Amino acid sequence: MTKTTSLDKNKIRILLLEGVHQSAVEHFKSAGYTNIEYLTTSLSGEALHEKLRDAHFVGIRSRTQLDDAAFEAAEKLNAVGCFCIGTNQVDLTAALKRGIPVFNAPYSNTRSVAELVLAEAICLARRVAEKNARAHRGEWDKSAAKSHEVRGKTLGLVGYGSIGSQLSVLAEALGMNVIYYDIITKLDLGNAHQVESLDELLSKSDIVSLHVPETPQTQWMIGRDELAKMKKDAILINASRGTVVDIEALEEALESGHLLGAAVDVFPVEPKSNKEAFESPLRRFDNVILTPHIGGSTMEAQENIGLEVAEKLVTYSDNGTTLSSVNFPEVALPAHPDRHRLLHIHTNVPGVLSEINRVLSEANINISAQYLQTNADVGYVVIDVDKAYGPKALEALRQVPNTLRVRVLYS
Ligand SMILES: NC(=O)c1ccc[n+]([C@@H]2O[C@H](COP(=O)([O-])OP(=O)(O)OC[C@H]3O[C@@H](n4cnc5c(N)ncnc54)[C@H](O)[C@@H]3O)[C@@H](O)[C@H]2O)c1
Ligand SMILES: O=C(O)[C@H](O)COP(=O)(O)O
Repeated sequence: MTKTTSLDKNKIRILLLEGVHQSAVEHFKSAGYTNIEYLTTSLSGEALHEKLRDAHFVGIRSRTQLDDAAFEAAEKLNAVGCFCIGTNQVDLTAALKRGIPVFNAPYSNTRSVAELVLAEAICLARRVAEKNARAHRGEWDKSAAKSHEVRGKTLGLVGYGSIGSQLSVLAEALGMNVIYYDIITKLDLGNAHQVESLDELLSKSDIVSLHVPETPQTQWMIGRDELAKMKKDAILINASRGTVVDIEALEEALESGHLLGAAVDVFPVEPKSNKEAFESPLRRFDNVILTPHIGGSTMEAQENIGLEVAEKLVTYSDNGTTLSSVNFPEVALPAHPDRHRLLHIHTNVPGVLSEINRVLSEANINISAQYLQTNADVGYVVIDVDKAYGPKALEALRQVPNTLRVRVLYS
């Protein structure tokens, strides 16, 4: 179905879930968007669909699942903002085929995750988690047994993207040796070096830290066999996604004493809000640091993310720019003073651009500027026309076969 959107800013409804930082709300308001619904929790099922029905823009974090059914319910949705790095919670194809770009904040919490992991690495190497738990129970466990400096130890990073590489630099500053495994050939930072296989990384590292996205390839990437390949008394840290590690296998490796300890920030199933109880078979281990998915939860990161993603949504809404969208053809657009701008999103099949130009020419509409970008599935054409032609051009574009969505942005 062809969708047309052309609204005053105060009628554009923005739904923000999961307590995104107030910097986002402030940015929307300063850009003239005042129709904002702000919720601190995530939503699912019918409650989510109900809220999405009227929303033009939605902002979420890692917990809200936007699947095909959610997009089907979101009839008016123009764009999604993930106020985080991960976008695995969004069905990006379902969004794309409806002409909906998805944005995220790819770097704003990188440093926060890297600092947390480094702190955990030191705490686990010194057995602080266990000693702290014991001290809380009134036990005095003063001993150097199995407590080590991290200096001179090998940190193995699985995934050498933004977080892995930032961690690499910080760890080297502490005198650690860094090796990493990645499916892409990467530029080594400092003295770090890439190894050929995951097995090689597991067998050589004193501390293994995971920094891969959730994909079919990374699902249950660390299971019984992989844990067995880790050195005796090694440490595992997972601040990536809960589906990367088989928790039962990790439980066994801890139970048997094969691992010295672990830190886990992300879980296959996580509570939807702070009011829900947290269940995990790892809760019984003193030598495991469990954190409630707080890798990116610092004031600094959240404020930056709020601003960054709100800016991307406002820019798309005001100007049509899709730069840095994770699923959509990327177009960087100049301002369009004294012109109406038409955004035409269509299924990428042959002939759509010529049909667009034909209908505009037949309607005697002069094009001031035109921009086009496509990916394999979707084409995005942006057309600036004289103000007098806005409504007429909109009507003409709606008739073009394979149109997914048309919007007009008034200047
Ligand atoms: N705990 C948290 O709060 C938190 C915060 C931010 C990010 N994260 C998670 O961390 C992940 C990594 O973040 P990033 O910013 O470093 O992402 P990134 O995209 O910059 O880096 C990911 C790296 O993993 C590599 N990779 C992908 N699949 C792989 C595989 N099968 N084997 C080996 N390497 C593989 C990629 O090539 C890339 O270099 C995010 O996708 C997100 O899920 C968690
Ligand atoms: O992908 C991310 O950036 C992290 O997992 C953080 O997610 P959050 O915003 O839900 O804390």
